[in-house]
Amino acid sequence: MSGALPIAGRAEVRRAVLGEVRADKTLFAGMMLLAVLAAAAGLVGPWLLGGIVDAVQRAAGPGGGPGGTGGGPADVVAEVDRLALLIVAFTVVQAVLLRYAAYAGAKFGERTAARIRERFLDRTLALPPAVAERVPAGDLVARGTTDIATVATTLPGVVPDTAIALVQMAVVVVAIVALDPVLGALGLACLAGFGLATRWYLGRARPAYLAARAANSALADVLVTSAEGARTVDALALAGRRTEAVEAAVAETRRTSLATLRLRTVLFSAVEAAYVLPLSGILVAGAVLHERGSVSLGTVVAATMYIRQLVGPADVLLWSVELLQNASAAFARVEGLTSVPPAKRPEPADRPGGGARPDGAGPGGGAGPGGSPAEPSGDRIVVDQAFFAYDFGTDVLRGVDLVIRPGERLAVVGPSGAGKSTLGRLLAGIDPPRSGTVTVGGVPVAGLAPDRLRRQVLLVTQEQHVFQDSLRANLSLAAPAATDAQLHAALEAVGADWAARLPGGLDTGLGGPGHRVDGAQAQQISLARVILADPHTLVLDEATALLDPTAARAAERALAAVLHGRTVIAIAHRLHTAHDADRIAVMDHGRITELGTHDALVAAGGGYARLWHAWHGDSARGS
Ligand SMILES: Nc1ncnc2c1ncn2[C@@H]1O[C@H](COP(=O)(O)OP(=O)(O)OP(=O)(O)O)[C@@H](O)[C@H]1O
Repeated sequence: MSGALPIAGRAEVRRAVLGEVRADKTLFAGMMLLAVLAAAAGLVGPWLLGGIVDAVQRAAGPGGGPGGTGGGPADVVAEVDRLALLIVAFTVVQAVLLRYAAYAGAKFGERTAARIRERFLDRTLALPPAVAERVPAGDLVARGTTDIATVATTLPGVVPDTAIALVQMAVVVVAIVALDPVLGALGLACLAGFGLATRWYLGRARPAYLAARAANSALADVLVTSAEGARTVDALALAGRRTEAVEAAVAETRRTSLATLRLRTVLFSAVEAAYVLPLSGILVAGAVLHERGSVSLGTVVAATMYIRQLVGPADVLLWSVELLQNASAAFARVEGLTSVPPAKRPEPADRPGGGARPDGAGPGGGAGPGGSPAEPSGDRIVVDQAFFAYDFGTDVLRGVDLVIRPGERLAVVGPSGAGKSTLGRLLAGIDPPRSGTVTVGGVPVAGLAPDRLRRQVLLVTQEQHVFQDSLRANLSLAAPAATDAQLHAALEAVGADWAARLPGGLDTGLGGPGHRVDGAQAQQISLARVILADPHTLVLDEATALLDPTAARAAERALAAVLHGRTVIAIAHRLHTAHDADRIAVMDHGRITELGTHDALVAAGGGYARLWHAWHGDSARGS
């Protein structure tokens, strides 16, 4: 997969929309029923108006039409009054029905928008770590904010309005055809012109709106990365280059937005013509037909009113089509997350490379009663012929075999890109191997539930995230049931004396308006979490590399407290860490090429010996 997240195709969007309708079908059906009733109530007014015209015409001379009764002038006035009252009554009924249809529609829209938001959040959280790390930050941010907001603000208004407008138009056209087929044909011509213009627009709108949204994402990405890298930008005097990148992104956003605007201007003019022409047509044709005596004046009036009635829903529909294009492009981007397979925490039975024996024993087995993953028996970590590739690319681990003895210190060294960090992720259960197995106590590490995994193996990296929350909440992440005494003990063990001086103690807010946490303190919080999680094995990947030397020494002291009594696998980017380890695994091109103690490897004169001499200088020979 490329860096960008996928975008859902038309068919997937259609399926998702139908799924939303099905999810709330009673409410949707209720809204449609109310819309039909409102449209039917709206038909009565023009028909009765035609009746008034015919009654008045009949009183003046021969003729007939809907509602006509004949009789003297007093009768005609009474008849007109009766019809006028009925028109008012039906107008009120239509308004009430429309109000409830709109209410049901808004409710449907809000509930649907809430479901879409929740699903997006679930899917974002389920993104495999490897995908989440590679996705441009701006793309995910734009999908989770502007795209979702577009869908959520459009749905409650536009979906019901569109449905109601479609129903009204269909009902009105049926009414005109029933009134008079010739006049009905003109009404249909109105719809056909409208349909043609919309079709022309829809063929071009999706790519144009997708391009506009992609440009918007790219702009967000440039802005986010410029803000995140502000210090680097300042240090390297890159402000000019970043400004150029922002200007280019703004220009692209403007260009793509103008392209959608051009489409809209053509559509609006074409549709305007599509319903003005039939209106003039119906007046001309109506006059001719009335002259010939084939239709009453009342029928012509009613048909003209019906055609006029098409304008309102057609306007709504036109506006909705425009908004829906924009929203459906946004929805396609939100739904695009569906095609990313969620991070899989495989059960022992379905691990690639198998190993799951029917009896549940063996390196890949370990299913407990009822199919749930078994509790690991022992702390031994075994990597057996592990292969791994990021995003279906080429293998970056190619048949790694390794047995880590409980309590040992193992250093993993090797050139950049050898696969050290990747092996660390597999050992900590963050990613499962593509084939082969990585087990702890006979159970696949990546198959363990998070709370169990935390007690087995933990990865400690240079990224120490402190959440904008209380110190207690930040620490309890690792051990939700920990007591205050345990939290204090963990802080003390990592030398976090500052925590005892916080005004609100464990309830002090960190970050934002609360206590400002510096890099060393963040590291201590992270190490205190490790103590609280209490895993038997730690995988350290450059845990202190980013801190300044003074802080690093303090952090290393804290780290020593954390490491005490645990198995440690240290991804060693500096060889002195390796020198102190019980054993050293040398990695190259995704394989372990050497494994042994420092002295044995130096004596063997292989790759490690060469790295050691190159790094340490000849004076270190034989050390
Ligand atoms: N998230 C990722 N997506 C795709 N490829 C990745 C990802 N992370 C690492 N790689 C690739 O996998 C290979 C192994 O990377 P890895 O980080 O495991 O090596 P390393 O030995 O730890 O290197 P370094 O010492 O530079 O950190 C490299 O070719 C790297 O480009």
